[in-house]
Amino acid sequence: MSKRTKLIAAFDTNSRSQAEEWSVTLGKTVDAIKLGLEFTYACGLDAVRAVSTGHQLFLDLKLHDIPNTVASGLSALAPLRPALTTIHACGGAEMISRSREALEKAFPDEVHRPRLLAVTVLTSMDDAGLRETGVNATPQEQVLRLGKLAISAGADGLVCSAHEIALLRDALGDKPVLVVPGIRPAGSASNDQKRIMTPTQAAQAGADWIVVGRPITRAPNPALAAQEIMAELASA
Ligand SMILES: O=C(O)c1cc(=O)[nH]c(=O)n1[C@@H]1O[C@H](COP(=O)(O)O)[C@@H](O)[C@H]1O
Repeated sequence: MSKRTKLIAAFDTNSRSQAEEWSVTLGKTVDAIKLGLEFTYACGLDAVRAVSTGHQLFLDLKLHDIPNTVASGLSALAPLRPALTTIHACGGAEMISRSREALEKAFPDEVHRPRLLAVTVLTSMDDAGLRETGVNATPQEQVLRLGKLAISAGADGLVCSAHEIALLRDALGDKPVLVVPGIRPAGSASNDQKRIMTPTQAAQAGADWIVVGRPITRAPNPALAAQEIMAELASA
């Protein structure tokens, strides 16, 4: 039997008390929690530590700068002991390899080293949005190009949409960890996401993890919404 796709709940809020509440009400249901730019900038690193205690943490700060700055930034974040953390693949091979080195240095014990994920093409971008940035390729082509670059430079995995999973698995095999946002249970609003799929579709395509924010946190009953997605993943 293949491994079940795991669920990460994105706690996108600027309120520490809200995140603490979700940590209690959702933390036991989901496999990991994600704290990102909004929460970290609004509430600070102590709050990240407090909210993530007892949970697997996906610290999603999407670093993108010169290699030295990104590597030093990751070293500074190491005490938070995230399970997963992000940089942007388009920062290039040296930025990615220096990031990996920084994490290896901070965590000599490989088992506890945060897994380095390279964000490929944001799930909020479609063909037209990508073209606007000067990239003359489809999102699939660009995800594949950046995915190969990132894995060969030392990333453990990639953030991509479910539409690119099959392509990446063909090119890179089963080893890279594929983390997939842009997930919408059937019937829920897409919001600003463009390349979306349902939890079942993403699981069947071979996602290791899916990331779900608003369909859980803005649901009338977030705990129930999370349980329904977990049930969907269990039967996918
Ligand atoms: O790195 C991410 O997690 C990420 C990458 C990406 O391409 N698209 C994307 O939506 N995300 C994150 O995944 C979450 C999706 O949230 P919802 O659209 O509310 O489900 C947000 O916290 C985003 O920051």
